[in-house]
Amino acid sequence: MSAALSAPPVAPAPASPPREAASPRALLHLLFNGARALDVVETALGLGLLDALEPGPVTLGELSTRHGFVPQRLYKFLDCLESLGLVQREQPSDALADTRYRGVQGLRAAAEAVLGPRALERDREKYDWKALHGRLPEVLRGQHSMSAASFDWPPRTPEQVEGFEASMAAGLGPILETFRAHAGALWPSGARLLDVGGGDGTLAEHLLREHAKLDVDVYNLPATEALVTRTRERAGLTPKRLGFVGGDFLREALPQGYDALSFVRVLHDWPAEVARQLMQAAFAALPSGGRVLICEEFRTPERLAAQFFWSYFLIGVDACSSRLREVEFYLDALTTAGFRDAHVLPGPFELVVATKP
Ligand SMILES: C[S@@+](CC[C@H](N)C(=O)[O-])C[C@H]1O[C@@H](n2cnc3c(N)ncnc32)[C@H](O)[C@@H]1O
Repeated sequence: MSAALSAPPVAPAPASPPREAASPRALLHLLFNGARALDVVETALGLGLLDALEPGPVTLGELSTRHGFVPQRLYKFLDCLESLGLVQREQPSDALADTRYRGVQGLRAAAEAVLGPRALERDREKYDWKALHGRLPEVLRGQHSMSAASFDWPPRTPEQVEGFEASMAAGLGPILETFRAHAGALWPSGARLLDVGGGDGTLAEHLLREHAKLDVDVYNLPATEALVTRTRERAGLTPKRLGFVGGDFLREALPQGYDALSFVRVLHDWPAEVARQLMQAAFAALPSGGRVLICEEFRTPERLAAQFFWSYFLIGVDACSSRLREVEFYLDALTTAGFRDAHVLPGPFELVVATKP
């Protein structure tokens, strides 16, 4: 790269064209360079470059001066970000210093969420994915699997239960955002909620903090009770506000006495027939006017990408059929179960809500 830093202006070149999905060849180039690409994005995050780029536009000259960088080096660094589709570039003249950049919307928050110190992807590294790595032909032929000691579904040993529920709790951010955005419609006054498959009670804890007239019981396998108790004690909540009901929804009816039942990231773990039966079980348990809330991993490009780790990892785990489904599956199953007014509340994790007539 030899363009002068302060050459006379030339006719402005067009801005980078709007980003389309990468071609297979481009995607594979980027994947092969994954470790280097992460190095670039983590560096940009750590150095505060993303903070300047996202509101943008900012020129190479301004960025170089502000951070004390060598402009020609920064130019190549920003080419890396552009090739990842994370910044857009305008080159109004041949002078490198004049090149203008703008980070794509949401870049800073996405980098923090995916690569930051408490990111979901980092938590996933604790799982034994290397047991499958390089052995996928055997795995696909059913000759090699994830060992039950490494991962069992549902998790069985106390360590597995605790590790899994901690991973789930770490990913609750976008779900809470959706619940928050629709709080007025969800909890107009007091309500008793049963959070089915409610993990270690972290979602319940957050909801209770924000809604003084809400009480939540977590319904989960008995092995998780100690985790919910720990969440309750840590949050200083009473058993009335954050309760626990031990049970196995594959073997018994869901408990009654609640105004609403939620399934948060639960139904996609089961074959369609089981997921449908669980929605029917919710219908049977709710009173007239009761609502079911389903917050799920719908099958969108964004969600498939976020789930890539589990798609890979669970290739070796037959007990878990984890299937991202289109939202229509849930709308249809709820209506078939007898619910009415099944609809989607938008958010980072959409929420399907339906009412028992
Ligand atoms: C993918 S996790 C989701 C946890 C939590 N709702 C969240 O989103 O963070 C699935 C939950 O379903 C629970 N679960 C699995 N099988 C169950 C069963 N047969 N009966 C009751 N709960 C079950 C697990 O213990 C776990 O808490």
